[in-house]
Amino acid sequence: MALVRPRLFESSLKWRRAFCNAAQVTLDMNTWSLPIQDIEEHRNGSKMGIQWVFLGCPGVGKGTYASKLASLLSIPHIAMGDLIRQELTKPSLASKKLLSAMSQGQLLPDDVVLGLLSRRLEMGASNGEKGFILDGFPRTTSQAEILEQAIGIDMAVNLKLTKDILVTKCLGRRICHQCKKNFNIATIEFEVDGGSKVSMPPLLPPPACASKMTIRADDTEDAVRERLRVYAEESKPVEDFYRLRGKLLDFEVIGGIPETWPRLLDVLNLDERDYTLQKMVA
Ligand SMILES: Nc1ncnc2c1ncn2[C@@H]1O[C@H](COP(=O)(O)OP(=O)(O)O)[C@@H](O)[C@H]1O
Repeated sequence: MALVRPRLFESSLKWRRAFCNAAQVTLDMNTWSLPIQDIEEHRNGSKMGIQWVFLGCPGVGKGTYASKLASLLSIPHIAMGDLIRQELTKPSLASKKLLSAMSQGQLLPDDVVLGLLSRRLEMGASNGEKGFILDGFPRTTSQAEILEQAIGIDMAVNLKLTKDILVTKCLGRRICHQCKKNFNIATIEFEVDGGSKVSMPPLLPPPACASKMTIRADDTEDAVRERLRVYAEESKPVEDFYRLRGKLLDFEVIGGIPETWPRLLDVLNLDERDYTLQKMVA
């Protein structure tokens, strides 16, 4: 599809240069373990910041867990899909074409997403942000190579969940058009290997949001199935990209937020109380 790319997608010079220079990748095959030291240094304020990415199929919960973690660690949660949707509210011919590609479950061209991401990172840097959790980027190995070369990622958390549940979760997703928070009306029950039952209860909106629920244009069954197909083809290799570099943390989502969140903190060796206390003292 030929797309017109307006100036608004052009990123500012520094990050654009960094991303564009990132053509060559050096393989780091050193064994890698959980970046506990990163977390410690971040907690002590002695490091530039945690630079993590969240991978996983549409509907797996990247946004939910990335935003909870970012808020706990007091670093920004940068969701590529949100950056895109925000940008595309500005009406133009290019926006219309990009929205149409999105609603069919297609990935957008690299220069569009890189432009938006570099602009967001540069804004963060000028505001003194330290680190980030990226969600929805990278989605192709070429994006992963560019990111690795331009910035360097400490860890890729790869969330996993059974395919049928992903479809049900996407179809149940609702978004408050005012506060932009995500909710889910689906009640999901499934069996894991070994036969034990897992349930993911709905995540219902508070009364203030209940009348403001919207459904994303790409959360139709056809678009979700296409996004899952595109994920398998284009994004699955990104898991191997980070696995090869010893940076991949596979994490199976088994259950709702009350069960999954403590398990995630546990594998990351994070204690919520440390951070809550730190915020109270600050
Ligand atoms: N890194 C990316 N590269 C290309 N397109 C992207 C990227 N991130 C998001 N998009 C576009 O935005 C859409 C929505 O992304 P997102 O909100 O992350 O939802 P999901 O993970 O549920 O697919 C994608 O289907 C794709 O069209």
